[in-house]
Parts: sequence; structure tokens; C-alpha cells
Amino acid sequence: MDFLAVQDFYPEDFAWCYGCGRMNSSGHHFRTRWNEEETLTEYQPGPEHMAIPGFVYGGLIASLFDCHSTGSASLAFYRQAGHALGDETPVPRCVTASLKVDYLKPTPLGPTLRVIGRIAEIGRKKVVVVSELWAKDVLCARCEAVLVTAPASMLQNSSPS
Ligand SMILES: CCCCCCCCCCCCCCCC(=O)SCCNC(=O)CCNC(=O)[C@H](O)C(C)(C)COP(=O)(O)OP(=O)(O)OC[C@H]1O[C@@H](n2cnc3c(N)ncnc32)[C@H](O)[C@@H]1OP(=O)(O)O
Repeated sequence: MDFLAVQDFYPEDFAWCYGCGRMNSSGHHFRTRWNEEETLTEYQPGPEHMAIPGFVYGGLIASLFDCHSTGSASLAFYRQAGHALGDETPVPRCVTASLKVDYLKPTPLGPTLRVIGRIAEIGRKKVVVVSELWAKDVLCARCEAVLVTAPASMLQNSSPS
């Protein structure tokens, strides 16, 4: 891999997410990393991610924001605790409590999409991430997401095996 992404370090049982789980062979495999003080997820949509010819399906954009935001929250909690990716301490896993997406402009199908996130708020178990989605130099969508550390109630179904 050309860089370390937080999803590479999710505990195996919690790495099955359709959007970003490395264990899910059918998923998108979104990967999120720090870019200095911002977080970054890049993704190249394929022709199957079409809304109408030439434009990206909005559900894919929401998925991209979703996993970018959970990944950003994990990165933020991990860094706040003094850790860096590659440490032995497990990376915390977060779930989405709220995801608000504003579609500002039609997103062209073709360019690699760049999602850039800012940690707007970080608490004991909650993170607010504000992100923008860019296609080349066009700002196409914006998102505000609330992420919360994964509840123990999800543990029983964390792995399909
Ligand atoms: C022993 C360890 C076990 C670990 C175990 C690991 C299991 C590892 C599973 C991994 C799994 C990965 C999954 C992939 C990522 C998904 O795709 S997740 C799928 C979509 N998301 C979900 O299914 C989440 C469903 N919702 C829930 O489970 C619960 O509502 C939540 C989100 C955990 C919150 O419940 P809660 O912990 O009781 O939250 P609560 O204490 O009331 O609130 C915490 C904070 O969040 C805020 N908040 C809560 N909900 C909202 C909302 N809707 N809007 C705005 N703010 C909100 C609260 O205001 C509060 O803020 P502060 O007062 O701290 O400022």
C-alpha cells in the first residue's frame, strides 16, 4: 500500500463494512488518512456508480462521506490518545449517529473524488466531522457528520462468521 489508512488497522472483526471494510470483498474499500490537520479519502468511481450519464449517484457520495467520517473520527480519537497508525493499541471504531449531506453541484463521473475532512469537535465519545467533496477543482458536496464510539450492543454481530 502507498500510505497507511485507518481502515487498514480496524480490528478484523470490525472491518466488514460495505463502504470501508477491508474484509468485505464486495465493498468499496474506502481508505482514510491524515493529511496534516485534515483527513482525506480519495475514490475513483466506476461507470456502475452512475446517476445519469456523466454524473455520480448521490448514494455513493453519501456512502463516501459516511465512511470518511467514521474513519476521520477514529483517526481523531487515536491521535488524541497519543497514538499513530501502526501502534499496537487497537484503533477505536465509531458508528454514524447523524449524516447530513448537501449536494451543491452535480458530481462529474470521471475524476477521482477527494473528500477532505475537518475535526470540528471532539469529546469523550463523540466527534463532529465537517467534510467537502471535490472533483478536480469543483466543490460538489458538503457533509456534517456526528460519530459516536461503537456501542457494545453491536459486538455480537460484528463478524459474519
Ligand atoms: C466493549 C466495547 C465494545 C465495542 C464494540 C465494537 C463494535 C464494533 C462495531 C463496528 C461497526 C462498524 C459499523 C460501520 C459504520 C456504520 O455504518 S454504523 C451504521 C449506522 N449507524 C448505526 O447503526 C448507529 C445506530 N445508533 C446507535 O447505535 C446509537 O444511537 C448511538 C449512535 C451509538 C448513540 O447512542 P448512545 O451511545 O446512547 O448516545 P448518547 O450517549 O445518547 O450520545 C452520545 C453523543 O452523541 C450525540 N448524538 C447521539 N445521536 C445523535 C444524533 N442522531 N444526532 C446528533 N447527535 C447525536 C449525543 O447528543 C451525545 O452528544 P454529547 O452529549 O456527548 O455532546
